[in-house]
Amino acid sequence: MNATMDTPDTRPHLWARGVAVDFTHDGVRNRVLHNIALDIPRGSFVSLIGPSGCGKSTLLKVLAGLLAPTEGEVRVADVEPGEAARQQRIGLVFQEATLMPWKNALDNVKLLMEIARRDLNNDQINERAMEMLTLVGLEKSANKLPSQLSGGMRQRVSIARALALDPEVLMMDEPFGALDAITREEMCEFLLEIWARTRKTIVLVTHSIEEAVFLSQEVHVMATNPARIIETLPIALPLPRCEATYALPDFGMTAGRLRALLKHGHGAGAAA
Ligand SMILES: Nc1ncnc2c1ncn2[C@@H]1O[C@H](COP(=O)(O)OP(=O)(O)OP(=O)(O)O)[C@@H](O)[C@H]1O
Repeated sequence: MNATMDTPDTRPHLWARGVAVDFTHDGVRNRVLHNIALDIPRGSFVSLIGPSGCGKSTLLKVLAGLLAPTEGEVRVADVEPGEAARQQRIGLVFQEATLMPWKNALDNVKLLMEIARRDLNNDQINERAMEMLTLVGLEKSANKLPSQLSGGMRQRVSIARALALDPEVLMMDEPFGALDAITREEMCEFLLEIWARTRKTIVLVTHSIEEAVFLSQEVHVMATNPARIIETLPIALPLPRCEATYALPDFGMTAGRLRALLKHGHGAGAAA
């Protein structure tokens, strides 16, 4: 079925059914992910949260086509994730910005385009890279090396680099994990602005309850041993969200509910 202007596409942008991942070490097979089912709507912002080591990054790798599941099926825009990745429909951002230290911000943003967009000439690549740096508020820092940028600025460059290929889905694994608390909050507000402007589907792995509640429309809560999704929590906080959002009674209540779910999923242990 094709969606038209009259019939909006309501199919999930990403979905997973019966996904399991086993890792074998010294001949011993260990089930890391168990029977994962997920539906992620197009244009939504969703988070995966769960205790350390429960398999969040492994699930993100499966969704990104970096790891084939042992069992189950995954689709990104109706194709297998590996194919979606080859078609440059998936952008990735990791905890470390992984920028080339000898290249300035502009050249780092150009890097993937130079490899993947042979249809664009140098001027076009330059123009698009500047556009992306402007989108992330770094147009004045285009000539700076990564060592001359703060951690938050480096992460903005890596987001610009991922967006330069115009992916449909942005997948982020603890992108602000290495930043201090205030920079982290600023980056969350910045990320929501980017999401509002680009309307990409964003999938975020995080340990932070506050980050998940502030950013997401839906939070998938994972439990451990083996990792599974124990609940999908809709976040009904109004958009746009800003510093005042943290003070809303609904914010505190939702964060409390998420904390309780994480504690439950973690057994007797503490939440994130
Ligand atoms: N390539 C691998 N080979 C064997 N075991 C692995 C591999 N990758 C991950 N694991 C194991 O799978 C489990 C889940 O790891 P994963 O990194 O997905 O968890 P996580 O929830 O993202 O953790 P954290 O929050 O600490 O980053 C861990 O026990 C980890 O040791």
